[in-house]
Amino acid sequence: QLSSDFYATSCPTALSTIKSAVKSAVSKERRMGASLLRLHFHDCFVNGCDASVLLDDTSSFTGEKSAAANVNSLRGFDVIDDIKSQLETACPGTVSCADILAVAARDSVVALGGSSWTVGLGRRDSTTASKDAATNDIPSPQLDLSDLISAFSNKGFTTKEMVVLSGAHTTGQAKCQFFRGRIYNETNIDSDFATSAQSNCPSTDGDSNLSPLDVTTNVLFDNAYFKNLVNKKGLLHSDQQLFSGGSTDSQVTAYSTSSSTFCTDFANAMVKMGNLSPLTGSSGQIRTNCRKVN
Ligand code: HEM
Ligand SMILES: [Ca+2]
Ligand SMILES: [Ca+2]
Repeated sequence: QLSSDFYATSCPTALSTIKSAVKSAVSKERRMGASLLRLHFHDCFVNGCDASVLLDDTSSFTGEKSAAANVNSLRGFDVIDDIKSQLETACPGTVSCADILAVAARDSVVALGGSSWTVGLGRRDSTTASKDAATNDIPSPQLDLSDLISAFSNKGFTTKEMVVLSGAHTTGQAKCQFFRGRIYNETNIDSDFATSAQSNCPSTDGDSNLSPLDVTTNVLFDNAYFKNLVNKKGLLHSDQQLFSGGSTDSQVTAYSTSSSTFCTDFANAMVKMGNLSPLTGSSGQIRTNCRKVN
């Protein structure tokens, strides 16, 4: 239903505008590529890819930004606002915030050296958002393998797709509060890696201190995340669950030795993520400001 040439006549500069804004944001700060990719994930997993994640709280609803997984954690809203205002000037009322998120996620992966894919377009924007929906649908880093599998299968993804999508943690940062339990209490962890992670994440302090999700190539979109897992150097509990004696070990090993398989499978899974229940036709709206309903 989505189509890659949706804006070909209504806004021919849409894709190039997004690409150059993402490129410049990522060259200013590499982490922004990670942050923009994560925004699209957190959008699509909660009521589909409808830019619900971008809405600020209002008097009629508490939005997703207030959910525990998102608060003080999601970033990149200013980059999206900047792209939106450029596109409102070029083609008013035409390009949805949900499509901007989908294209910015792809362009971020490319800017960090990862694979590319064709983004279907034509999503429209929601007129509401729900904190509770985000709380229910965004997986927690404390989950065990079976619960990670369920969280993704609830959204129509196979176990294999869950594993490849987790490869997004080849880039970006996480706060101490999300991995403290792992680096102090778990045994399936490389001891040098644990010691060095502890130095920046005290046992009773420093909740928001950051560590790279990929200890080897944090600003490159590559398969090093899977090599780390094989070496017991996953940062989050949920990361190491993918290689901890369970059914997904063999797939992690396969990605750790084949970056091309990882890249292809990741691209296909991202296309599938981008297709999660979009609003199309006359449903929803094209927001003028991504943070507010028109
Ligand atoms: C498998 C279940 C997943 C869990 C439990 C999970 C959990 C987390 C957590 C706890 C953080 C750190 C947040 C912070 O400290 O503020 C994080 C960061 C991140 N996640 Fe995930 N995530 C998952 C899947 C994904 C997927 C599917 C993607 C994208 C396709 C993704 C992309 C990212 C990125 C890029 C970052 C770094 C963001 C930044 O540096 O701003 N994650 N994730
Ligand atoms: Ca959404
Ligand atoms: Ca990497």
